[in-house]
Amino acid sequence: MLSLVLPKGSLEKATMALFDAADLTVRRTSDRDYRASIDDPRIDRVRVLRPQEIPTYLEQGLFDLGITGRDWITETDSDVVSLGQLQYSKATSNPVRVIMAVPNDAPWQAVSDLPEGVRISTEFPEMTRRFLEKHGVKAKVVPSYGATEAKVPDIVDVIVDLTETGSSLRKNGLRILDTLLTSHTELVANREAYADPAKRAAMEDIALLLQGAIRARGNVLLKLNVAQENLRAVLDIMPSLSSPTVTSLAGGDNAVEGVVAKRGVNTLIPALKAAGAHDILEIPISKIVD
Ligand SMILES: Nc1ncnc2c1ncn2[C@@H]1O[C@H](COP(=O)(O)OP(=O)(O)OP(=O)(O)O)[C@@H](O)[C@H]1O
Ligand SMILES: O=P(O)(O)OC[C@H]1O[C@H](OP(=O)(O)OP(=O)(O)O)[C@H](O)[C@@H]1O
Ligand SMILES: [Mg+2]
Repeated sequence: MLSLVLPKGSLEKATMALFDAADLTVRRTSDRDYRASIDDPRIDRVRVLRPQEIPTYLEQGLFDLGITGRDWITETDSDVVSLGQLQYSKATSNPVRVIMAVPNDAPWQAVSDLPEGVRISTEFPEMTRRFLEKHGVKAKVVPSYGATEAKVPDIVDVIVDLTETGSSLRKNGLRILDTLLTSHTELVANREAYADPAKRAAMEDIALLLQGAIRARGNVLLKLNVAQENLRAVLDIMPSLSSPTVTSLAGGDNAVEGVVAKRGVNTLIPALKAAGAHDILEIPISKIVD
């Protein structure tokens, strides 16, 4: 029986959607309901909490398994076990970056150019201190509780903040000086819980379902029939994650099926038809597990 902690905030919506796709639907009465449940025999307790706090709670054994960003694991320097990266952020399937940024017209081109006493606002004071120390810069690190980009140039000179799409930096006239960390969303576990064989097996099942749902994203299953003389032509234009399965049918036709990217299906289906395929089916898929 696992206790699970999920992130509130930026990752919340995407996390709930992922658990839904993984057939681990998180049930709550509203988005203000921080005690949730999942109808699964392996999970007996679910909480939704701030991702900043999740690594520490996992390290302390308050939960067995959780989802948080690598940024907060690094910032809190927590000793937890990672069961792998999950390819999603707030808005995209890309990782986020913790970056140092300055106003477009600032005179500095590198961290080492920053003068002594430079003021830096950040939600990641520990990571920032370690980074500055490595580069021999003596700065005044001011903790931020959000809206960090709004504080330059009057309140501080430099910020260390997250960027995903880059739109916040652009809107605030900032440019990146350096990258401190590339951060993925991760599935992380308490060390002792992970060492327990039964708990570990349950964690690995959950990881498999989540990864399977992520892999299926953007893919569909195509099925079609094609006469023997057109088979080569059809296979030549049929891209597939693994090689397509071809089955001979009684009347001399072949049935072909394969997983393809949804993007491109708009041109692929007419091309398959023109190459001699018929009875083409496009079928949504929920999971891909090797
Ligand atoms: N575009 C994004 N912006 C911020 N955090 C993101 C983004 N995409 C993914 N994340 C991840 O979400 C977590 C941040 O969520 P957190 O709840 O701490 O703050 P928040 O959602 O930004 O809350 P708030 O709106 O109060 O600032 C981090 O682990 C971060 O890496
Ligand atoms: O590159 P982008 O796609 O623009 O995303 C990055 C922005 O998103 C986060 O802000 P958040 O929404 O957490 O607000 P906050 O600054 O109040 O924490 C982060 O702190 C950046 O400001
Ligand atoms: Mg934030």
